[in-house]
Amino acid sequence: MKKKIPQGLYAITAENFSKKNNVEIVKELLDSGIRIIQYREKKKTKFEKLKQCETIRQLTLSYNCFFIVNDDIDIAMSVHSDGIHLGQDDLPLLKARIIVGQDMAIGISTHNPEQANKATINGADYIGVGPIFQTFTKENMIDAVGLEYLEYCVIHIKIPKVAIGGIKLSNLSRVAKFKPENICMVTEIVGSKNIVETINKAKKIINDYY
Ligand SMILES: Cc1ncc(COP(=O)(O)OP(=O)(O)O)c(N)n1
Ligand SMILES: Cc1ncsc1CCOP(=O)(O)O
Ligand SMILES: [Mg+2]
Repeated sequence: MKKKIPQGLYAITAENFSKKNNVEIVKELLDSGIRIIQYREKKKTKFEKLKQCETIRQLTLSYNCFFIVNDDIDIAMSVHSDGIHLGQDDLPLLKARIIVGQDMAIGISTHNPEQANKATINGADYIGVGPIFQTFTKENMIDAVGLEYLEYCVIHIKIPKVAIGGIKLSNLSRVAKFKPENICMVTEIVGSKNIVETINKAKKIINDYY
């Protein structure tokens, strides 16, 4: 059966922005109470990614944390992740659905209303909404879409929305004000000296709005 996607902070691995490896990062995220984690890794071989995902899948299961794999459907299926995240240039949603079946959640990156509506009609389980602000975390990133696009999605799109891109503790309240189901901060969390402390600060800010 398909698992319900937890609301709240959505974390993504990024070991090239940290002194720790992805598995160590995930352990800290789990200890901080994060309930939804995406494995995103652009520099490793398929085999290296598979090995890290196998370990992370076991960890996330023991913490009842929703685990999503970015890009690699084969790895997602192999480790029985709860979800797969796909971008506009990845395998199209309808093709991915045939492969992963009905029980695995599919998240789709969107940057404009047309993409958000198409993902919804085609049965996405959630959409990424961004980049809200400028970000240097992702190579070849499009320009920031701004809070206007988040506002559009919150009003018109009924499936869960993950606000992402350039979100920091300093601008988090400007995003939380719109109450998307999930908010994702990548480098602000993974690159921080103390992940637990940063997450606690983020939760404090968000709690005022939910
Ligand atoms: C929650 C979420 N939103 C957007 C993205 C970006 O996905 P994509 O466009 O496929 O780019 P890469 O992450 O693969 O570089 C995401 N990963 N997660
Ligand atoms: C993977 C991804 N997709 C859209 S923005 C982004 C990176 C966001 O990283 P940060 O929170 O460090 O700006
Ligand atoms: Mg992708």
